[in-house]
Amino acid sequence: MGRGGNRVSHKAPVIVQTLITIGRGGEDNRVSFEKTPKGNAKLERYYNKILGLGEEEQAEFWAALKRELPNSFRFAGSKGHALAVQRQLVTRYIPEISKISHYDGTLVEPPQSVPWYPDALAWWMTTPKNVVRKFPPFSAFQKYLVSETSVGNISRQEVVSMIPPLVMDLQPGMIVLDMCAAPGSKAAQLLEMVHRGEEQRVHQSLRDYATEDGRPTSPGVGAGADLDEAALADTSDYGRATGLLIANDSDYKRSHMLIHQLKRLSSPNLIVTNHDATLYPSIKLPPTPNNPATNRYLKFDRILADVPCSGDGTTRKNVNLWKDWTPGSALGLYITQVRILVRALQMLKVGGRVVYSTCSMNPVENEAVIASAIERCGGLGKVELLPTSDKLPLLKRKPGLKIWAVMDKAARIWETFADVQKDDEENGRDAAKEKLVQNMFAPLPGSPGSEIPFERCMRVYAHQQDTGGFFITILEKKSEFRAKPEVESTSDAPKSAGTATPKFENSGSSVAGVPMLDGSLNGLKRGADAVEDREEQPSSPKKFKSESESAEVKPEQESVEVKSEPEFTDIAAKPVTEITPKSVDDAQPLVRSQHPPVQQRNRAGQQFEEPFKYIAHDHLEVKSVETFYRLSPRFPRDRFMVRNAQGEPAKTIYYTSALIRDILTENEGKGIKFIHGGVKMFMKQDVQGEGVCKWRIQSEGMPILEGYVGEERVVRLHKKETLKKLLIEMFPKLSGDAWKNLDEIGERVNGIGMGCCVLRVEPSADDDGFQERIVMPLWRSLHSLNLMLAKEDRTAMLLRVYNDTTPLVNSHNIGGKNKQEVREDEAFKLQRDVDVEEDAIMEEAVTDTVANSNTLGGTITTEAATELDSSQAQASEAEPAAE
Ligand SMILES: C[S@@+](CC[C@H](N)C(=O)[O-])C[C@H]1O[C@@H](n2cnc3c(N)ncnc32)[C@H](O)[C@@H]1O
Repeated sequence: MGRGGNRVSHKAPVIVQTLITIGRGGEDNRVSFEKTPKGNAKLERYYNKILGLGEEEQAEFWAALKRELPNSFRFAGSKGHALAVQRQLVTRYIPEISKISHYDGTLVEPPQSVPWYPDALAWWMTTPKNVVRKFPPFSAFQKYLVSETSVGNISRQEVVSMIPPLVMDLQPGMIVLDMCAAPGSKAAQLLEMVHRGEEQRVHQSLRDYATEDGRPTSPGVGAGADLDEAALADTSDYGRATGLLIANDSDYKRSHMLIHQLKRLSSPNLIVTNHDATLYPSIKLPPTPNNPATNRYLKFDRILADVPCSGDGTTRKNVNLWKDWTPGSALGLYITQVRILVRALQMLKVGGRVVYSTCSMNPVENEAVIASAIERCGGLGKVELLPTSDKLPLLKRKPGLKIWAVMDKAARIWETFADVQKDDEENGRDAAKEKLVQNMFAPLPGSPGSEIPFERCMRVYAHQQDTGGFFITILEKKSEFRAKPEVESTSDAPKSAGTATPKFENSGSSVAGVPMLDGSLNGLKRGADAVEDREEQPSSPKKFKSESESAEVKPEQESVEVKSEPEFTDIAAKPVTEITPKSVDDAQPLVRSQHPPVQQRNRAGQQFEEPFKYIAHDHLEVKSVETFYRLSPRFPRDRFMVRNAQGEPAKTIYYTSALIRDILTENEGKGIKFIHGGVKMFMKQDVQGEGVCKWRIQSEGMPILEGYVGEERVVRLHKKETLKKLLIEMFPKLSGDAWKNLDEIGERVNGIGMGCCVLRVEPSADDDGFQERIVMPLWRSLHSLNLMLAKEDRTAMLLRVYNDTTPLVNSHNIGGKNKQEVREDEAFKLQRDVDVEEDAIMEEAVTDTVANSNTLGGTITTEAATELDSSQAQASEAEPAAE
């Protein structure tokens, strides 16, 4: 439940992004932006020809693409909670900013809400950065942004990048896949949608059972968010969200950025995987009493395919694109994009939807990909393009293109593929035309593709509402299909310039061929199909086949019978690490190993992932937790998990949803690279006191668990002044009469048994009361109390709730206490642990970030920059020495 409640800690680090970003070589981005020449003759010639903009609009289009982008951000978390943080912007900061005037007397424009974003949760500001730097109200606002970003209440995100999740019609309870998810801004939006309404539902359920279970509930929970029927409908698990988001990225380092981004949402309904999306493995489901089939595979209600692209819609942030853009990038990425989309459509449930998006305006990466994928999946009878005109009515957009020409690597523009073929005949095929295929061009009149209603696609251009450029389409699966191999499709197979053996353009770092090894029936069939295809087409066409294509020739069934059990078992048993097929031919004889899967280290030498082991509901440690915290019978005991091979709770106990438990258990050792799953629920604490539970509740698990903790371990707080004391004084004393200084909670905390408890900050209408609910772990030791928040979270909260920057007080450092005595003090140790955990996470994030920045040769300053850097990296991999 509750990613709601004021989010305070359980913070995975965020790369704190200030409004003033630093560019390569430590240079202020603004300076480097201004200095960088903006223009690319080929790009301008191509888009002037194909986008169909009039002369005046063309001028606006290019002018906008050459301006720096407004800063934008989004309030994150559950809706009620996000609105509470947003209120501070509206009531505290905007009034102050609105008073500032420029030297000429004109007023500074304060941040504005993005008109088409629901509930005014997205904002942008055009204020020049020198103004932001100079004026105190801005610096207070900037502190607020940085501090809220660091605890995950605000996400910096380019506004156009917020569109794809908004058009997915994602409802609670749905099974969702984000195929190319890093760094994770859209995945964060999706995850919030998976949890929509959960806080209200859970508290309703707690209220429903309050009398029966003898547990009082808190007032004011879930207030402020009006929920539709769909959000209220996910009630089967006492209101806890039953949906699932799998966020995937093929780049290992970037997938760790993704984890950090998503961890802030503390979701037990999230899995992160690290696979090449063109070969995304089938995920097996266990048999259930209602569905006893032994070979059921996960199918998705919604899939986001925000694919790697040339990124020419992001020149406003990635100014170097002006010089780096080449027409070869789109040509090189096209085939990967088609494969990702076809794989997405295969993995959908009938009636499910894929949203395909790019931050490029090139039709080769957009309409052409849509047309190719629809054709390979069997046409419009199998896959429909849904209208988008009813989505986000205030968003200005253009329809998709119906006709377009293609620019080759030498910047020649071809109107039709027939022209290319004619030129081939006359002059031979040169390297510049090498990648061109029929399907990159607009469908021929009268062909089935010409029926595709491309006008339903959304093209968002920079000048329309001062954003970057983006392309978005919604596809719905009408029925199961058997996808055509590329070679059979009208022509996705590139013509060779003589020497070119088509390269498998997997830009990711995943192990090619994994789906054949994932233990799934689909994997087995793919192998078999690949053999058949080879036999039918023994010579030249074979070279156009890729691993992904051979992996995509069978429709997937919700439940399919295994016909060849031994073979299946062998494939399942083959460790992924041992097999790195270079071609389809290499990929065939995979059925060899009898060894159980041992995945010590993957091919790229990446870190070993600890296994996910669930512990029994009656395990001694589960029992100890249950007894100490007087857990309600409504809280499940069979979803606790640890990350070690022994399956014994050593340091941390995690918690996941039931579906994730089933998935992680069923697919263990089958080669699927799960790299994150589960919320830290309990951490082991070295405690002396008799009867004190050694498992303290971890901040990130607190919102999930707190409603089910018995009153015996709950402390309720109502006054702002009391919380302020707990925030500033890190170890308030209880001994003697000292507890009396803690006002309303003094008596309660003095009387409560030692160990971890739940501090519930309850909302009230009092002047000194809170408007929203906050829940935090509190530790009662022999002589003192400790709010279990890392120092920086305390500071952030002081700023947020009290607009206060008072330094924290550590009474252990004053009064000449013996150092040894201090070190041994339980509360002190605890605070140290909390801080050390935070530091470790921060360090990991920084390391990942630096590593990533080095790999990509770019700066990690904005979400869009991060997206683009990767796209460029991929574009250049796919298209070496294009020009
Ligand atoms: C445009 S970015 C995605 C941005 C992301 N959706 C977001 O909102 O933060 C494209 C991502 O695709 C990943 N990628 C590239 N090739 C891939 C492949 N074959 N399979 C999966 N991911 C891939 C890149 O590592 C990159 O992170």
